Amino acid sequence: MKRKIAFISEHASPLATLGGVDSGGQNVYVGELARQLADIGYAVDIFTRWDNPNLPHVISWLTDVRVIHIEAGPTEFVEKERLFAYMPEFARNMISFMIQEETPYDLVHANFWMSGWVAMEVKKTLSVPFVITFHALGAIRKIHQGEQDKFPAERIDVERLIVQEADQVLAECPQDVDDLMQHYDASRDKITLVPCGFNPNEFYPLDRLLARMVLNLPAQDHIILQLGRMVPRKGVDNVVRALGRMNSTSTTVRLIVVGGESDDITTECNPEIARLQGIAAEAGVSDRVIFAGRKNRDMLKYYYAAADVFITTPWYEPFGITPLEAMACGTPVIGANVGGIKYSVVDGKTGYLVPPQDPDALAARLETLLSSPALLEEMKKNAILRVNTFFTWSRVAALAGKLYERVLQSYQPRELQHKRALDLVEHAFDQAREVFMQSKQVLSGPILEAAEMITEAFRQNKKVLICGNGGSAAESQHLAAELVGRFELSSRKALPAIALTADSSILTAWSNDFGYEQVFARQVEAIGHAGDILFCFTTSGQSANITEALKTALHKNMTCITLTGKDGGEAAQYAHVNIQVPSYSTPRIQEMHLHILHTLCTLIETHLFARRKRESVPAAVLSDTL
Ligand SMILES: O=C(CO)[C@@H](O)[C@H](O)[C@H](O)[C@H](O)COP(=O)(O)O
Ligand SMILES: [Zn+2]
Repeated sequence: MKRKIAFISEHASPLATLGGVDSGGQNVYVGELARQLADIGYAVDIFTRWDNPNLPHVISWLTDVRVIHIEAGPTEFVEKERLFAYMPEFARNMISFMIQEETPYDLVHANFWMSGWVAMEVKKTLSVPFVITFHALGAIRKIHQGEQDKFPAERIDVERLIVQEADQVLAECPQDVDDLMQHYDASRDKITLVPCGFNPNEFYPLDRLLARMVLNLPAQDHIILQLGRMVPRKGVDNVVRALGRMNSTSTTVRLIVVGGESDDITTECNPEIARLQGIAAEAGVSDRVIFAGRKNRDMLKYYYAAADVFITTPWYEPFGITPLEAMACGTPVIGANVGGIKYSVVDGKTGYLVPPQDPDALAARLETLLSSPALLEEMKKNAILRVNTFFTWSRVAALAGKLYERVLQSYQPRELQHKRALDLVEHAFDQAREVFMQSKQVLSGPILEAAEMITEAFRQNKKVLICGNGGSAAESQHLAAELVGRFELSSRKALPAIALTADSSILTAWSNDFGYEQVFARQVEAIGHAGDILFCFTTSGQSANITEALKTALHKNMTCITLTGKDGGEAAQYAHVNIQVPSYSTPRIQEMHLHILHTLCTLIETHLFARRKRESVPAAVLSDTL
């Protein structure tokens, strides 16, 4: 079955690009990525705010791509800066749509911070994992826009929370990776670099003269192009000023500015154009700046191809799709050395990078490029190759698809994780109960026998040497402590027991100099006497240092007691009494060993100090004799 992905793009619908109008990068991103994902086998639903009453609730846009309009606030255009208040309603309505779907969604891909907020709600309610492409980060925007930033103050905190809750964050360029880590404390492994792309069927090299003919532009002049949204941060004024700073050449240099609030380029409709016209007049270049207004998307390739150089010098740019489109049409780019532009444009190869808001630097690079047809030609080739290798939407979709699979593979919804954890806990209890019950059946005899042997040894003034590895080393010390100290009696005589695991100097020296196998045997040889007990804890019965110790003990006529499990191993063969827990699970065997250790202590204390009352007997009435 196809993976079903829910895109959320609360303010940017892919349908906005259908009218031919070049809307923001996010509309293009969402539409193109969905289209390409469908091509490689995903089913994508794009959830976007219902902002036009003439549109139906659900539109089957392409094969396997639907656009779902979600009611949230008035069914009309609302500036994105005022949309956050409607996101709870968006989340509620989106969740009820998702619940009613026959096939469940596998993953949510949120776009922009408000969609990220919705994605968190969806994850909380339906346990669907989510990834996010922020497209722009509030913290970075704040640095550059300051007071002009009209988004709600909580944006940055919400983004920070999203970074924590998201299963993966898609960064669009290396700068985005750095920003996420530096301003949002994102860990590097939460971030995957997935750039933006362009569509090679839409943007491809065209003959320059033909393009100029189509647009009715002069064939002989140098043409530089600025294309994109007309907002101050895009630095269009910088390009106008640079034109004024260029040294005059025999060929006329013209700047074409494409973009604006509407197709109508009157200044009443476009206050930004009015401002730029003022700057052009100041710079003395009014006659060489052409404001072309907003253009249909299918016309953009002619503008890119008609230009000798494409310019984009914003103050900052999360990614910037226009440089890709220009390069795809074979036009070198001079871009600001910021954000995604410094990733897509390779300085000196596919164009140049310049500081933003520096018209002199831009003018100098323009002069270099326009004066060298050979350089322009080489950069053109490099540009076409670079964008077609790294930045097609199909490659972007392949990267995104890989990322989705990675997230889905590692994702276990919280409920499932909890259920699995609970199962594990209950299973451990059940297993332990089982081992206890079976041990009761088969171990009571050997336990009594071992207790008798130890008691008798103590009566003969003999001692107990105890050993084991790992957890069993801890039990060895545990048993020694109970015997030397006291167990259930409030006071009694000390019993001679030594854990052979406790002297780190002996252990390290002997294992370091002669090998680990003899560490216990050596100690048995040193302090063991005939009649003493060697008490070994080993779950497998196969630890060589234990079997060596047993052999030495037998040699010295000591009594050997083993606490084992599994099949008893080699150790069982050397034991006078082997208490073999009927289980093959090391931890369950160890737990049983601890229980048996305590039972042995109870028995030994009872045998040796039968007249003493447990716990309640005051120390003063107890004598120090056996
Ligand atoms: O506590 C545990 C496992 O629960 C471990 O430390 C475990 O005791 C060690 O792996 C031992 O080396 C196992 O030795 P043995 O019980 O097979 O003689
Ligand atoms: Zn353990």
